[in-house]
Amino acid sequence: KTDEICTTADCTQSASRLIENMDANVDPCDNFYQYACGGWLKKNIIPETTSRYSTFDILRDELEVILKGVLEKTVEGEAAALTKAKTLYKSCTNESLIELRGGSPLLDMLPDVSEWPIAVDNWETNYGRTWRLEDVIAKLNEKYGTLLLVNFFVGTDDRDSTSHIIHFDQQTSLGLVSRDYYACTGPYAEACRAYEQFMIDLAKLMRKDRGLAINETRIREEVTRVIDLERDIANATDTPEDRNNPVLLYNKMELGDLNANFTLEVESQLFDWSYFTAKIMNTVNISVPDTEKVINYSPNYYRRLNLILAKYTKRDLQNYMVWRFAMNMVVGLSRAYRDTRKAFRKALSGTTSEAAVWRQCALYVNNNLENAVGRLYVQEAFSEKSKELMEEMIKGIREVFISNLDDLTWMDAETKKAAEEKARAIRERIGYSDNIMDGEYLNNEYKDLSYSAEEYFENILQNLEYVQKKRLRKLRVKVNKEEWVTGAAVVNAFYSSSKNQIVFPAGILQPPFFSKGQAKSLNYGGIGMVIGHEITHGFDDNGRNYDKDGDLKDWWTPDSTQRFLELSKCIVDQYGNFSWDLASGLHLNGNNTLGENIADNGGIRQAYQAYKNYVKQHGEEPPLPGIDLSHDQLFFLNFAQVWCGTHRPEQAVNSIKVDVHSPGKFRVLGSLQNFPEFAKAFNCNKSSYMVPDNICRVW
Ligand SMILES: CC(=O)N[C@@H](CC(=O)O)C(=O)NC[C@H](CC1(C(=O)N[C@@H](Cc2ccc(O)cc2)C(=O)O)CCCC1)C(=O)O
Ligand SMILES: [Zn+2]
Repeated sequence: KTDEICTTADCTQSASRLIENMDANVDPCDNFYQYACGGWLKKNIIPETTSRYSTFDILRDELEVILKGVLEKTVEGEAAALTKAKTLYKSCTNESLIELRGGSPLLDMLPDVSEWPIAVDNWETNYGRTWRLEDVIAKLNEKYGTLLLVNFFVGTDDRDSTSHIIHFDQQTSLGLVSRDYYACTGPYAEACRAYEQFMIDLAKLMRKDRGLAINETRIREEVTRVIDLERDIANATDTPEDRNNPVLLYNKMELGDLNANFTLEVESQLFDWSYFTAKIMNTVNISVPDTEKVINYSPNYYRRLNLILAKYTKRDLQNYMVWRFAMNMVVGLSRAYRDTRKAFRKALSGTTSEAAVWRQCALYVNNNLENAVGRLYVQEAFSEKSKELMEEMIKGIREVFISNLDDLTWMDAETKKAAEEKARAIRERIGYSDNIMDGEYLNNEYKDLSYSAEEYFENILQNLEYVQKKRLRKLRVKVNKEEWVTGAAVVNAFYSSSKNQIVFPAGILQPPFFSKGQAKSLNYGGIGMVIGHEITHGFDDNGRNYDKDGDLKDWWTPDSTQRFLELSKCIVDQYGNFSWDLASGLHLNGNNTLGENIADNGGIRQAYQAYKNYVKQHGEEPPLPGIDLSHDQLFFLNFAQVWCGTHRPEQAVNSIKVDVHSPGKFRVLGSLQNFPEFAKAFNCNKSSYMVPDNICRVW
């Protein structure tokens, strides 16, 4: 047993971080989250500008600082794509010019979407007479990336992951956070009130800027009808629980069948699905015959939608659709327009002030030009050495996943064989795609984009159209399985079921997750668990439906499926029992978070075993300075500290409804309660909270 202390910079820094974040006065067997994060929780107060604050968010804030630096730096002779990113950033941070332009960039383009009735006079005469529902939904979709009422998109065919296909889905984005908010009672009352006030204030401001009379009563009446309409739409949607089985969502039919089977009527005008599809696909010169195969994800929603349309007028529908577009565009306008959204933002997220403009702009440019910004970030902050270390860790953890299959008494040999094949077929992506380092490739990707440093709003519109056209054009093109599902400057990790691919962008390959110089126990407890998490996604309640090629094909025997569902139920119940104090005691939704919880439980187990294998091969690591814990214990401590964080109450209510992840605290408690090696490492006795009577295990 090596007993010399490791005193390198990495060891010293990680040791002091671990000590700072923990609360050694708490018994690790009573509440390991409090033990691991007690120090962090005392020291970190959520900034007024953010709705949740955690290790992840701090890393993301630090990454934004790096992006600010590279986006503000002028570099002679750089690739055109990089200059475009900097121009877009410049237009976004040009606050004085944005202020000067007031609301006119928005007001001037509304005629293109047949105007917002509530903010004009004579709408019926000027637009209502020639108005067609298909025209407006299509225009908002293909040009402005706003998918309403009939959610049309081109995506990968679940049953043929090499092809794209047209999908018709229910409206998945609502003005309020989720269908539950429209009850407008209890924790949702303030959100509804603020939402209504937001729409009223924006309508009044636009009418004032247009020199039109303001009749507050009339405006309130129309706003009420718009919210009633959206409540009806929300209630017409299938719930997340009804949509978590991809096999049941996959309803293939011909485009022509939609007119026959799904009538939609507005003021006795019949919605023509073929005309609607052509309206969108003509803009990318793709003709779509009535015999075209399409996927309908939400037949019941379309049946319910028709009953709703009968209750409302063209004017109501137009008011609703343009509102949903305009409410998101105020962020690109002057202070007066942004202020109409303030109370609404506070009600939903709890933040009392906007993030700094440069932060908002760095985030916006990264989200829109991820490969150009990714190149700037990687050049600045990524070390190549990480790649090979990651490859070794992934290899080890993949092997553990596969060898663990032997222990699973609930899975029969036939299904185990298929599981092993799928696990071996998982492709890994680490750091960044080589393409982004090729100037030619990058310039070509952005060749159709050209920004003006003086027209931020128009730049936003250009991006909205660019992204939509790029997606629509894919219909007749094969899926590029080599394409990355994320940019490089991202503090996160991903699993793609259609590509059967795990991705670890450069942004997450840093402490506390990973560092070539920090102890392996910390790397395995950090990024190691993330690697296991992403691999296990291929085998969670959603991922397990896809085969090794990413096609929706059942590779399970009925018996093994039955056993999987039974074992998953244990996890559904365990996490469903957690009540979250920050969300006024609401319980977690064990069904909606099941996939993430299965992935967490698999990830921690696989990472730990891979670490033990590492130690068997390379020997115990030297202790860290100032912290009297074994490396087995440090493994769990670093894992838990990744999840230190807290939320504003408004954000807690929001995320418990829509986030498929459990809150950090329960990700730590839930997965460690199910893993006996944790209790062993901390010598927890049977009666402690961290050692429940019955434990759940799937993988
Ligand atoms: C295709 C897609 O996008 N998939 C969705 C899931 C879905 O929709 O099915 C998705 O998020 N995937 C990423 C996610 C990554 C990990 C995670 O947990 N990431 C947190 C990070 C966070 C936590 C607190 C916080 O304050 C701020 C950030 C998160 O992204 O919330 C990283 C560690 C392990 C898992 C995963 O693999 O689940
Ligand atoms: Zn996940």
